[in-house]
Amino acid sequence: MTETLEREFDVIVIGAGAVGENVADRAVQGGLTAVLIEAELVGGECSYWACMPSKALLRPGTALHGAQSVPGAEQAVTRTLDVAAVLKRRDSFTSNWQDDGQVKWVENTGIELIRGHGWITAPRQVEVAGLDGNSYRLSARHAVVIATGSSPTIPPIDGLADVDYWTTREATSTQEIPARLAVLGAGVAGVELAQAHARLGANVTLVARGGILGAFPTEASDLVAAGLRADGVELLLHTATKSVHQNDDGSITLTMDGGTSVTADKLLVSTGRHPALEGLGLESVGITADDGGRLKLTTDSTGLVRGADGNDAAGATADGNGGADGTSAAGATADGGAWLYATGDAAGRAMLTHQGKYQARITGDVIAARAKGEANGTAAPWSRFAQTADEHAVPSVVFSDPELTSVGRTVARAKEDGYTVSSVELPIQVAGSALHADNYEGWAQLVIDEDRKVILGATFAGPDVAELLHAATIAIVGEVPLDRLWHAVPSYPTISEVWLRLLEKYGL
Ligand SMILES: Cc1cc2nc3c(=O)[nH]c(=O)nc-3n(C[C@H](O)[C@H](O)[C@H](O)COP(=O)(O)OP(=O)(O)OC[C@H]3O[C@@H](n4cnc5c(N)ncnc54)[C@H](O)[C@@H]3O)c2cc1C
Ligand SMILES: NC(=O)c1ccc[n+]([C@@H]2O[C@H](COP(=O)([O-])OP(=O)(O)OC[C@H]3O[C@@H](n4cnc5c(N)ncnc54)[C@H](O)[C@@H]3O)[C@@H](O)[C@H]2O)c1
Repeated sequence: MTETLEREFDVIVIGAGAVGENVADRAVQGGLTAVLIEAELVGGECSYWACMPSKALLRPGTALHGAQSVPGAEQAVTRTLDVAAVLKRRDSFTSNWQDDGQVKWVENTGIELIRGHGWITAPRQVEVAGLDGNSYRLSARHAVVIATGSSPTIPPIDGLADVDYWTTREATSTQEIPARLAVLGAGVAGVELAQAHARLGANVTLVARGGILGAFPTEASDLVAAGLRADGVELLLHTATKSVHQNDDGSITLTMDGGTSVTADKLLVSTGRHPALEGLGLESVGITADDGGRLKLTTDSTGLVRGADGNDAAGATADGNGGADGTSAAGATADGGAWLYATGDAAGRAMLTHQGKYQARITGDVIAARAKGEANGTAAPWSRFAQTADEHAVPSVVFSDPELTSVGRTVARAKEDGYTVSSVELPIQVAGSALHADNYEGWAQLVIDEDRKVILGATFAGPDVAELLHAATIAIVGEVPLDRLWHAVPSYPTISEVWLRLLEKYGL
């Protein structure tokens, strides 16, 4: 028999992806009670259909190519990738799409879990259609957090809706590598999955309406394009897809604007993602769709959703310095009217796991602090309660081979934001890179604020440059002056020596 169960928690988190888990964890560490509502697998997209399986599909090919690029090791490589072993390792990284391990972590952390679809019915009120057949009426003493992630954006291409296409979910969880794969969309997901499948034996065509990886400098994305071509990926750049059609044998044909066509056994549509906010009851608290019919949230630097009913009450901001006297007990409504927060992909600020988890740590902490009356005033940039790095230092890595990494502002973005900008660029040609691989090709750029003489952004492209990125992130977050950075001596012979070359080229 199904029941309607009424429960009260300090914090209700809708969505138990990496981000929701972290908000709940921080709230509990701050002395509050928290419940996670999850409709599918605890751990979310990253664990089962995104970061982990895609990187597990890519890593063996990168390791093999790495060995093939070093004479001596090259001669030891006598076979190609073992596809079954790669897929088996990928399966282990997704725990075979079972979430028992993460559920155990949730329980051990003291967070409650309700499996089911949740939606908001009024300020601080959430209903859940439980997978156990029960329905739950939950109320939050302090906060409701939207951590529902994102959904694929499917373009309105003629015929596409009638075709059995792959999204990134099917491409990352496949048990069979198709003989021919067409990939529509050459952003991060399209590029990574095109290369992974090509190296596992598929004949891949990547169709891009512009260039590839358009958010990055072309000197860097050109290196990735060359890497894809070397793996046999056919790049159809600056090509608009006019229509898509499924043939009787199940294959799919894409027809381009100019009349040319591509036929493949599978089609991966990787044309971006948008916050997953449908069916969440946001309209019941005053948040409505934009002119294009899409719901979108705007959050402040603590994760508080702007414009939700009763969410902008006085006293609902934080200074990050601890506050008043800190004597209010959890359970009192010291947080004023603040109650609705959004973090991670759902908030739409930076759709990356590490950045969502950063937001989650800050939002979880601020909810706990507000509940205790310990956070007052405006959240100062770079304080414990402000997601300041979202504005200045979002790191991202494209795990292609060669890798493409960046953090902070591009030259164009820095100019738009009013900085006096200069930049310095170089191919990566140092002793460390020459030793790393024969014919090493890489490219590096620093974007510099000429007024303060600090770094605003950095890009590195080349084999195994991902681990160079965190040094740049620290330099940006720390606002380290260039003449002090001059004293950060890179070890010889490492690829990091490119930092020295960049500073020399700048004039130090
Ligand atoms: C192919 C691919 C590869 C990627 N690789 C990387 C990478 O290498 N590094 C990186 O940093 N980022 C990567 N990303 C991005 C990363 O996956 C996301 O940024 C991250 O998963 C966002 O986490 P989240 O917790 O916000 O959302 P999600 O992980 O999507 O979790 C949201 C959860 O909420 C649940 N949910 C939604 N609505 C409801 C509801 N109404 N009721 C109950 N539950 C609900 C969902 O079932 C889901 O489990 C990749 C993305 C893709 C598509
Ligand atoms: N390594 C990583 O960190 C990683 C890996 C994969 C995905 N992700 C994240 O997942 C999200 C989704 O990735 P994504 O690659 O789908 O999004 P994206 O926004 O990076 O790229 C989407 C691409 O599709 C193109 N596109 C859009 N409409 C099109 C159309 N009609 N025809 C052809 N091309 C079209 C866009 O021009 C763009 O190049 C992103 O936020 C990304 O940051 C991260």
